[in-house]
Amino acid sequence: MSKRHITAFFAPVARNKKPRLDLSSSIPPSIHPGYPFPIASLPATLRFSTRPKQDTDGGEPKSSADGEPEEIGPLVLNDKPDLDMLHFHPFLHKELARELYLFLRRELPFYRVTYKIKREGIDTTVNTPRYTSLFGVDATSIFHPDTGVLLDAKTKLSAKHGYATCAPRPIPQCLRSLLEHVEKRTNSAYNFLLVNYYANGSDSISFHSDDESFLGENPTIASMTLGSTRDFVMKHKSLLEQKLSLPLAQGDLLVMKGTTQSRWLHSVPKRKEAGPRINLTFRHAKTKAGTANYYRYNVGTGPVYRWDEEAGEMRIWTDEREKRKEDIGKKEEGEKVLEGDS
Ligand SMILES: O=C(O)CCC(=O)C(=O)O
Ligand SMILES: [Fe+2]
Repeated sequence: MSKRHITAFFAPVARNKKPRLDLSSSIPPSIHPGYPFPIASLPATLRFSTRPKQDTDGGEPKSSADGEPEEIGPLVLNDKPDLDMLHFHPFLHKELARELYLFLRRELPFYRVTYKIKREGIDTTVNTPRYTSLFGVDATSIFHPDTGVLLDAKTKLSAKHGYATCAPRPIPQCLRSLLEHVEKRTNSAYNFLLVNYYANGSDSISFHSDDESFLGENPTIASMTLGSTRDFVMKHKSLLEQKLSLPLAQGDLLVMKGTTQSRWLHSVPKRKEAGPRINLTFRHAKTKAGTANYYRYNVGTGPVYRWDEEAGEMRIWTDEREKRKEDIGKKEEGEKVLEGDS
């Protein structure tokens, strides 16, 4: 027996090792014609929290009676001109954030959107340098809770008009419970969830502000980090000396509000050493123009990507049912040819 084996034999059994947080659920997956595949659900009992639950190893959950507040409050970032932000550091405890990261990377459909713009009068193709995804619809419509059919928010009648360029799809169960938790803790309502997956440090988002008119004046946007830390770099639009770099870590939530969007730009620049990261942004769009814009730039018309566990990367996803139908079609065609031959 080698030395390693002997020490392993005498080593104490790791009794206190916490079981991994299990996110598997008996709730059926979310389905909708706008989803390329069913999207797995999270357990109904999942409790979103800044602190790990203490009762996983038999103890009582922490409460204010322990002298510590149940939840960790945000840092207020308003010490620069026109800046109005809250930084929940963290918003979700690390173990939950890690499992949620793995779950969403595995279960959500992603896109690598390209689009054409005119740059200095010349047609240019822009390749979005990250994977994106999107769920939701603007405030003029709602989804029927059972069928997922789009209804006019006021009349509750079918609402196809105004969505000619996109196919809005509801927020799946696994993201809805998270959205409701973010709504409660940030005191704002959201009807859109944008997802970014930065596969590595070459993926990025350049300086921009989320100040489109369909979000209304001074919108509140909540932005969650799952996975690796990335620098969130900001600069004031007119006061050029005003800059800020904020490392956003696993489980953090940054809430941008007030004049943050109208007066500041933000970005996630490329970083050589950065690991993979998911970013979720929770937003509220008021008009159909917002829906069209968001689906154009975050879903687009290209292929669907899905995480491939074996390959360890996103791969183009093809609908197996469609493929099977095509194969059956080809087989039948072949049979006809053979019949014709005889
Ligand atoms: O990944 C991030 O933290 C920022 C994403 C962002 O700014 C956006 O999607 O508009
Ligand atoms: Fe943004």
